[in-house]
Amino acid sequence: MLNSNKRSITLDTKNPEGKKVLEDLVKICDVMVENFAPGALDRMGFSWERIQELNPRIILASVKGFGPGPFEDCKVYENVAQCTGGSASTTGFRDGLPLVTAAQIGDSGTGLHLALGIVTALYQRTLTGKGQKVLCAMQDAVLNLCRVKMRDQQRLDRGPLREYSQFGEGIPFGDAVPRAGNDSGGGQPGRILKCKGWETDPNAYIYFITQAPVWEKICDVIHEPDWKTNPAYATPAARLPHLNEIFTRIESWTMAHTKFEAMEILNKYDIPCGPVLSMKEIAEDRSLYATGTLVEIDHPTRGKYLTVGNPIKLSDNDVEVERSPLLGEHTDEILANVLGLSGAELERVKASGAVGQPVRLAAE
Ligand SMILES: CC(C)(COP(=O)(O)OP(=O)(O)OC[C@H]1O[C@@H](n2cnc3c(N)ncnc32)[C@H](O)[C@@H]1OP(=O)(O)O)[C@@H](O)C(=O)NCCC(=O)NCCSC(=O)C(=O)O
Repeated sequence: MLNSNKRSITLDTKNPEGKKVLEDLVKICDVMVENFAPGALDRMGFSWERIQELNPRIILASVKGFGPGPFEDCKVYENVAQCTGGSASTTGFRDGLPLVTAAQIGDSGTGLHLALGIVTALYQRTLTGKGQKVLCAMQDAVLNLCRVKMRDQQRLDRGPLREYSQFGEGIPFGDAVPRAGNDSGGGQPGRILKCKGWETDPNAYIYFITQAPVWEKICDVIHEPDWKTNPAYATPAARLPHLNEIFTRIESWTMAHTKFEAMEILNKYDIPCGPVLSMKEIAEDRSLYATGTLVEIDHPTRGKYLTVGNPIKLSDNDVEVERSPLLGEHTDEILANVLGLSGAELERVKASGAVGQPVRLAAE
């Protein structure tokens, strides 16, 4: 699922012939992307200085776990980045463990940041003619996605975070941003609430936002018309200490409806809400296939599989999603058509063992 629309070459860059092939690729490519452990590329003989020497127009894009600093030599995986980038300490419930999130904010989140860095560097190159090095550390990418919590860290110096439910519960704040469960903040407090069937369906829930401009409509829907004018509930600030009571009341309404019924009713009044959709429900949503967000792909060895297409829709760039390549599927094609190797030269590279099937220890 991670390699759609790519070609695959296997190459042992520690074999002199393989290193030469990579050097030749560097000379003609626009972008080199790598996420080896810190220092590995240098040890292969591809320092940034050497890469620039080979091709001053190339963009070298690297993912590392950390930027320069005390942890720069560490190897990093997804959940390490979630923990070191501020996500884990702010995810979960106040009285529970820090939690990692299922969203791949460390891996895919960093990849997205890197991709933006690459297109920026490519654009800059059209003006300067020069390539540059793009580095994105996983810790930094996760932190960037958690920047609102960094804002809250600074707000804490001025007093309690009043939109967090722990404020309404009278529980004092410490010196760091706490975990806030499913709270969303400010004038738009939100929670995940049970819907009809929650006893047996782990996804019978809806996210419900008591957005200030639609408060009166919410009061009508849940049959609490007095809350429109009662000073204890009428304004966002007045409601903050009562959020548990308010959401308990709203939940008694949502529990009488399925998440889809609730969504339909609430949408009529522009009350922001979102059913918790399982992966199964998403995979069965035909509208996502119609837009190309979900794509069914045929693969020669795995059969049919679902992949997520491009979530970014471009009006003049309709690229069809293709299956991922087999490992090394395009080695010959790349050597012949991209590098123009043929005859004895091609045979020498093949005979060197630099392009054979690699030993796959990491995945086993
Ligand atoms: C992901 C890693 C922890 C994996 O570490 P390792 O499995 O030990 O791989 P390394 O990158 O260190 O590579 C190991 C050695 O293999 C060598 N190596 C790698 N590829 C080649 C080829 N093609 N030819 C020759 N040698 C090679 C490399 O130079 C190293 O050699 P030596 O010079 O002898 O050392 C690390 O690469 C890393 O920290 N990457 C940056 C952060 C990152 O992208 N993390 C996301 C991972 S995915 C994830 O989080 C997740 O799946 O979950």
